[in-house]
Amino acid sequence: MIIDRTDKKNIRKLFKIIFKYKKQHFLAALFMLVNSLLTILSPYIIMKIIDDAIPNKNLELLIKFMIIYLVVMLFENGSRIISDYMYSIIGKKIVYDLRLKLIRRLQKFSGTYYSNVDTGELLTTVNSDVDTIEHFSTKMLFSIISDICTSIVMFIFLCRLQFDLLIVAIILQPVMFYFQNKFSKKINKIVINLRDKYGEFTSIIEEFISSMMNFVVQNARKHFFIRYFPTSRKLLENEIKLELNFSLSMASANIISSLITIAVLGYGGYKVMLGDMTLGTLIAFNTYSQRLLGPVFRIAHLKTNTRRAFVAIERIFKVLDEPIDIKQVNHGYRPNYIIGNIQFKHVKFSYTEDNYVIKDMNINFQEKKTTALVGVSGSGKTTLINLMLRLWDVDEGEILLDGKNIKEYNLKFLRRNISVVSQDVFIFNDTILNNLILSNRNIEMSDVIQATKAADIYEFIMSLSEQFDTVVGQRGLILSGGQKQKISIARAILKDTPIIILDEATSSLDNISEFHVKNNLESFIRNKTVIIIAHRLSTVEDADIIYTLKDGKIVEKGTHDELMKLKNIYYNLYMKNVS
Ligand SMILES: Nc1ncnc2c1ncn2[C@@H]1O[C@H](COP(=O)(O)OP(=O)(O)OP(=O)(O)O)[C@@H](O)[C@H]1O
Repeated sequence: MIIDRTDKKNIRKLFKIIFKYKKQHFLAALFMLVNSLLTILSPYIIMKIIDDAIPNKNLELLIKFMIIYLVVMLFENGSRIISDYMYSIIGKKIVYDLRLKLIRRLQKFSGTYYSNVDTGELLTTVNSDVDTIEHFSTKMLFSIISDICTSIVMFIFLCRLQFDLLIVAIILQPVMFYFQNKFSKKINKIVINLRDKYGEFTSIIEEFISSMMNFVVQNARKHFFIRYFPTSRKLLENEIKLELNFSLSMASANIISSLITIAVLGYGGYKVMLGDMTLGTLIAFNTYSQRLLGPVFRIAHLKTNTRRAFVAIERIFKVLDEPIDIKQVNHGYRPNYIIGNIQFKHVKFSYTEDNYVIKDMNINFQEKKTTALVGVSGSGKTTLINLMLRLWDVDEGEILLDGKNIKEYNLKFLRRNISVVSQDVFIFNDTILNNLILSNRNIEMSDVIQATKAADIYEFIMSLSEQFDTVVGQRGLILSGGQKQKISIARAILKDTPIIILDEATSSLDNISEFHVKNNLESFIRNKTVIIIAHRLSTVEDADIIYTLKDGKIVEKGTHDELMKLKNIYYNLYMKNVS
């Protein structure tokens, strides 16, 4: 097996994670070794019973050996239970650590990563790759040490028992090793292939399950099945191939094991008949030679299992080592108070190289004022918000919050001070209350009631059988688009941040609801920096200042009346809206 530099680096990192639990590993390995050594003793005791106690009709010796056997059996199983238990604790802790590391890392990436990531692939890494590591880094890795130890001890023991019989017994071991090695390589290839196919399959299923309704509404069944059938068929074929190779591998091991038994019993039985060997020695020898097969089997599979683990390690560290392009300064700036002035100074930005969607942007979102951004689709309005939240960083220029570059702020602090109500509302599969407070236990119920009243959703919630404790289905299926948006508005009211962004926040509301919400929101947003993005221009009429964007540039600026008088882009958009 070739281990390249990346493998070496990844192994070193993995070992750092594994050996966080040094003490537990040491104890688990110790008990495993004790168990392996004790398994050597039991056939020896049986040999003693058959050869010494029974022929000599020595009852006392028989009872002594039986007691010894019982004690050995108890210790053997006791040590096995302890070692298994410790390895399962270590394994689960490693899984817990790795998953947490992955999830924490995933939260730090930029919008580019989130836009391009294959979610199915990522899910498979978080689930099955981490499970592969669990198995590899516990029993598999350490049982090899114990396997090698017991094999050596057993070998020496067998040498002393009957050397010529040992030759008969081990002559077939290389055959066993050869076949197992071949099967292992084949199985490994299938497993790696299967894992890739599984990633693809998960992506397709995940997309379908998360937007089932859209698939039905858009009549996209055909598109789904065109991708589903070939992937699912490949998955199935590989799974069947895997099962077949597993059973062939097991069958070949059984055949060789039986051949060894036949050879040992045949040659050994003949020796017993000649009186060159005792019956007890033959029985013990046969048991030993069978037990030697386990380690040989595992050692034969070690190389490929390790290769498989390396692939999993590589995938895990691909995520863990993925550079974070949203750089955070250590101990970022966290003022006690945010005034809420946001300034874009000569900002340039492109999602893909050199294709600037924001071109030399200069905007001042004044504190405690309402600023509106309007413009045709694709003019860059949402991009400005993405930049403000540092989902992406600007290519050129700077964004200042209260006079300080947003890059100097603590990122969590920055985002905690901005609420976004967008058209795409995420509803958790949880109670309405939890969807509103988002685990902030400091929020009073009276505030929740006030916020839901302001968002015009209180009456609806009260009409539900469980009221605030009603669980909304996965992705909020029992809620209409407008209701989801109202929940999101109430959420923002409860978050009570100095900066609030309303990105098509009322696009799903009917005119009456929109009117109510707009009126109710007024008192809430009075002392906040508000940024409104809306296609329905009636929503922005009252804004203190309106910016019209076109192709990533500001082309107009003024109040509603001023812009209407200009009779240019805003005027045209407005007229189209009202007609
Ligand atoms: N994640 C992304 N990766 C690459 N390009 C993107 C991404 N998001 C947006 N764009 C491109 O950036 C440009 C501006 O998009 P943006 O979403 O800011 O427009 P918008 O004015 O908010 O549009 P709308 O009114 O339709 O929401 C568009 O050309 C869009 O295709």
